[in-house]
Amino acid sequence: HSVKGVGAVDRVYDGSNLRVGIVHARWNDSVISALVKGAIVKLEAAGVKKENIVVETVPGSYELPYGTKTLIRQQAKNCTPLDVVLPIGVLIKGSTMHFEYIADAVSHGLMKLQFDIDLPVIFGLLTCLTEHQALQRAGLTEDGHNHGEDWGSAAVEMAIKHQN
Ligand SMILES: O=Nc1c(NC[C@H](O)[C@H](O)[C@H](O)CO)[nH]c(=O)[nH]c1=O
Repeated sequence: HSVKGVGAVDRVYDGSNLRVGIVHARWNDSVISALVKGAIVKLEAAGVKKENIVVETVPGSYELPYGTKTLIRQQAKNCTPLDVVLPIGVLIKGSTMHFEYIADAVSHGLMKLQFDIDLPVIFGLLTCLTEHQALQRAGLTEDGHNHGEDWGSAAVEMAIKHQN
């Protein structure tokens, strides 16, 4: 492996009393569903209960920050507050600057949101220059690795940090 390795060094956490929100966009759905599945596999492996994983969708990645904020508010209102939220989106570069503007707006929006609401928000946005890059990062190619798994692990760790 290169120095980069394959991402964060995993640690083992007990997610059995965590509530996790996943908000995913509905663009590039085959890649999205692989990422969501990968995240859920890791959440459940850490002991997060199925009934404590709330999945919501938004039209596209640009709606992830506001869709995340509304899910957090709705869950808090129902007295079932979330401990972490994992927004998931897949941006694939087209022929215009649209990609850059969405990627920049969403990354800043999600970073700001977690401090506004004091809840960890994991960065689950793939910003790909080609479709192949998206497939690779969803673990859908031979040499691929599903980044959804990494996001699921990060969500458990950050949720526990938030609770402590
Ligand atoms: O353009 N490409 C993409 C995209 N555009 C839609 C955007 O997120 C938003 O939903 C609309 O602009 C309406 O606000 N959304 C994605 O998730 N991935 C893309 O690759």
